[in-house]
Amino acid sequence: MTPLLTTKGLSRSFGGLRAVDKVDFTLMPGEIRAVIGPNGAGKTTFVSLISGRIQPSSGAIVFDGADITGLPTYARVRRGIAYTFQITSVFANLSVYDNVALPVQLTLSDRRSKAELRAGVISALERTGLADRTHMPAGQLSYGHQRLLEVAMGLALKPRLLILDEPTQGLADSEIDNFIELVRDIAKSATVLLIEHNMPVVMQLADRITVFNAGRILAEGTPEAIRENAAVQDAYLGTAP
Ligand SMILES: Nc1ncnc2c1ncn2[C@@H]1O[C@H](COP(=O)(O)OP(=O)(O)OP(=O)(O)O)[C@@H](O)[C@H]1O
Repeated sequence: MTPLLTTKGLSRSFGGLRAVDKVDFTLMPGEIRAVIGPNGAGKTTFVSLISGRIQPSSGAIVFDGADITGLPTYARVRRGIAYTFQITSVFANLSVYDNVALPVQLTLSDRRSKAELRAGVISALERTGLADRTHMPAGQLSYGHQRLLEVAMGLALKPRLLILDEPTQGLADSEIDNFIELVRDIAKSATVLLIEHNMPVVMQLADRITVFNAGRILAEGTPEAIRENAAVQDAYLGTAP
């Protein structure tokens, strides 16, 4: 099987700090991959390089067989890479519906088709459990629901790769089970790359886990292998004897 995404020697420095340091990474189609690691390990910088939000200092990114290293974000979106929008990109004064309508519009074959637009928006809102909040201004949603709105906006792009950066942050425990089901549903039609600090969520969802530490990949494997990896326990889980 051909990988959906690979990075080769991917690096990004900020001044003297190597936030991402010569990372070789492979993601297979259909996977749910979790990226974990201590604060400052380089996880957000790594996925920002993949989405095109920031440019690498060196190295290459290949998506679906094509080198996308030099492509701007919108061109990557068009190829099927969606990165859950930062909360600041939820338009607080627009309704939940209109926030999702913006990305749906990018995917329409006929931009004037109101019916197609509505179907796309409702589908993304139903999948994320926000359908009963359609007309609320997004700014009035709880923080957790704003995170779900970001997921809906990402889903609306019908991505092949959906990158979720700490999506459960701010969700209540009762909402986390629904979120786990949502990601499983998303994974039927897309590959998922998930940065997540909530270890029970990671352990339940991930097919494989990549552990970052100090800008590098410290370990990679199944949830069981990662749980038992002594270096990971030492660096991250803090449970080494
Ligand atoms: N724009 C920037 N300018 C300068 N330094 C940065 C910038 N973005 C990130 N860094 C630094 O790069 C390192 C990696 O940061 P990054 O946000 O990628 O880590 P992270 O693993 O996502 O952390 P967290 O789990 O806290 O979100 C950190 O030391 C951070 O301070």
